[in-house]
Amino acid sequence: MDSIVQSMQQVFDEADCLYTKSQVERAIAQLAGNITETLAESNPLVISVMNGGLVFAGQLLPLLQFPLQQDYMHASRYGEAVQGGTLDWRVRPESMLTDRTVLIIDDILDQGETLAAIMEDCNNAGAKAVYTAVLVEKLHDRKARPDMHADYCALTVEDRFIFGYGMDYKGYWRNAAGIYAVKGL
Ligand SMILES: O=P(O)(O)OC[C@H]1O[C@H](OP(=O)(O)OP(=O)(O)O)[C@H](O)[C@@H]1O
Ligand code: HPA
Repeated sequence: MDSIVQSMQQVFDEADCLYTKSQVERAIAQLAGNITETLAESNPLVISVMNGGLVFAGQLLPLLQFPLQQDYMHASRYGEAVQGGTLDWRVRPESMLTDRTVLIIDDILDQGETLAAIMEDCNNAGAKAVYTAVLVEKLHDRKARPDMHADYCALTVEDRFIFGYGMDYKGYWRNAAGIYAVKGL
């Protein structure tokens, strides 16, 4: 077997499962209910942040049973590293944001630098209101702002490097059907 395949299989085998697939699915369903309660009448533009937001958005969107439009953006500050750097804007949303209620969907709020920059960008583009929904918030005191939270958050995780449900470890395991913490990280 290729050595990268072998080592990534070992990462998975040794990881700690923080949330199983069914726990994640239940949390997403609950979150969809909360979003529906507040945004169902607002004709929102729902923007998924690639790549991490892909799996979460794919599961959340069909649970939002009200009129909405969907777009995506790609902004990255980790690449395949486990430490964040400068935010690299790769693709901006195509839609006009002027006077729109915007819901940003991402996989994780870690330090919150990514979501803070995206929210500022949406506000500068004329959005009427900007909401954020994340699958997980990581609990620690290194946030971009001390009060930084997502408006909608399905789950919290301890301060470890995690993967699965769209989140990668060195570019791998976005496809893991659960949320896992890398051994030793
Ligand atoms: O709260 P922060 O510390 O800013 O980190 C959160 C961001 O980091 C990850 O993206 P990444 O830069 O790894 O790009 P990716 O989505 O392509 O994996 C994740 O998808 C979030 O967008
Ligand atoms: O813990 C993490 N895992 C994967 N991607 C991330 N982006 C920020 N933090 C993380």
